[in-house]
Amino acid sequence: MTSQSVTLAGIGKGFGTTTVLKGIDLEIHAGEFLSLVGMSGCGKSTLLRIIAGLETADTGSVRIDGEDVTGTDPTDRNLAMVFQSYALYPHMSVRQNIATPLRMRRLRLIDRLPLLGRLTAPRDTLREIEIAVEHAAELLQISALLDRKPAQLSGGQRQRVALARALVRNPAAFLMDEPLSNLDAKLRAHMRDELAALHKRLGATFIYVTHDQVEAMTMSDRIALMSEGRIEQLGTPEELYRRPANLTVARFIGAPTINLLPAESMADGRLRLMGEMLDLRVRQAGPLTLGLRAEDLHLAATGLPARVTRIETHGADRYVSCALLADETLSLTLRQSASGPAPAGIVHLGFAQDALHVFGPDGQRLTARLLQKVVA
Ligand SMILES: Nc1ncnc2c1ncn2[C@@H]1O[C@H](COP(=O)(O)OP(=O)(O)OP(=O)(O)O)[C@@H](O)[C@H]1O
Repeated sequence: MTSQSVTLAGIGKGFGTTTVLKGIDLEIHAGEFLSLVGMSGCGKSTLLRIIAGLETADTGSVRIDGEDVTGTDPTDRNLAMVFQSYALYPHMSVRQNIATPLRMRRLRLIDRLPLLGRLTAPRDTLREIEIAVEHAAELLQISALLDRKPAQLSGGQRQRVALARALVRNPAAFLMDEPLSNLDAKLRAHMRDELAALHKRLGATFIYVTHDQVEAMTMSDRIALMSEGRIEQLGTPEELYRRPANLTVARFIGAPTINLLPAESMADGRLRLMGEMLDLRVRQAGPLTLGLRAEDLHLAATGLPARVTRIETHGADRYVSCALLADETLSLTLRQSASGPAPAGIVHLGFAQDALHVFGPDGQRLTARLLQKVVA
């Protein structure tokens, strides 16, 4: 399987008066699974379509394996685009569906005719196409389905046929735009595992668009989190989760959503939260936002007094939402094991100060120091 890098430099795009992409620089490594993630309308599909050549950028360049393809047609880029709707040919068998791109590329028009083609098409080429189809079917584990029609397949199986059809072309990279969004929740989770496994087996470059952070977190080598036409942060799922570069990333990544609390830093940089001084210091004075993941918050003998407002059980975990007594409009959610008794009434919320994420008034992450040690 070929795997090639895709390099974007200064990609800008507008529709009418709306600027949709504002100078995107991104290097997608050969063989990597990179997700473009962000809220609806942030420009991720437009960026993918520009990579595919289905849309033209106003500024910037696209290179595939170092070669500038900015002005080339989609068909000359050798990229495989897999959409939400699989667009399989309903009257053809799975085998014929998968063979189609190879037949289009390798056979003359006359050789592709249903009856005449059997006589005119070179036997070697037909055999090679057959082998390629069977190999792709094996990789996607659909060998038993080759003689069925798309209508006789489940959503997940159709998805795999679409992938097999993309695979036989041996593309430089696979581009996928929310390919799992038509599937029900259980199948989606299953296909996530399958796609990740397929990526490992093929070692191919995958560029994957989704608004679902769980999909991105579970499958990707790296995530480019986009907002309003910009990349907010590029990094591994772990990096985005552990060290979100700003509030947009912190809010988008992680379930339940990160807890956020208003705080301030004093003239000497020391942090104050709900009237209490913390042992943390930042370089600037002024209003701040503190972020705390649900698993970094626990019930304690002392801490922020709060009232339990809601409990949700998610399998082995329990999410406990609490309103702070100091300001009941502020709600924090903590995650704990569902094995113990559920808390109720008034509780105290504790946390380790080095688990706090500190964001400045512009929403950007600030480095905070605990005593003399850098902690964030
Ligand atoms: N052909 C077009 N003409 C005009 N505006 C467009 C066109 N295509 C996209 N847009 C606008 O560009 C913005 C970005 O669209 P895009 O589809 O790239 O976003 P997205 O992040 O993929 O969102 P979604 O997850 O909803 O698909 C949106 O505001 C959209 O309305």
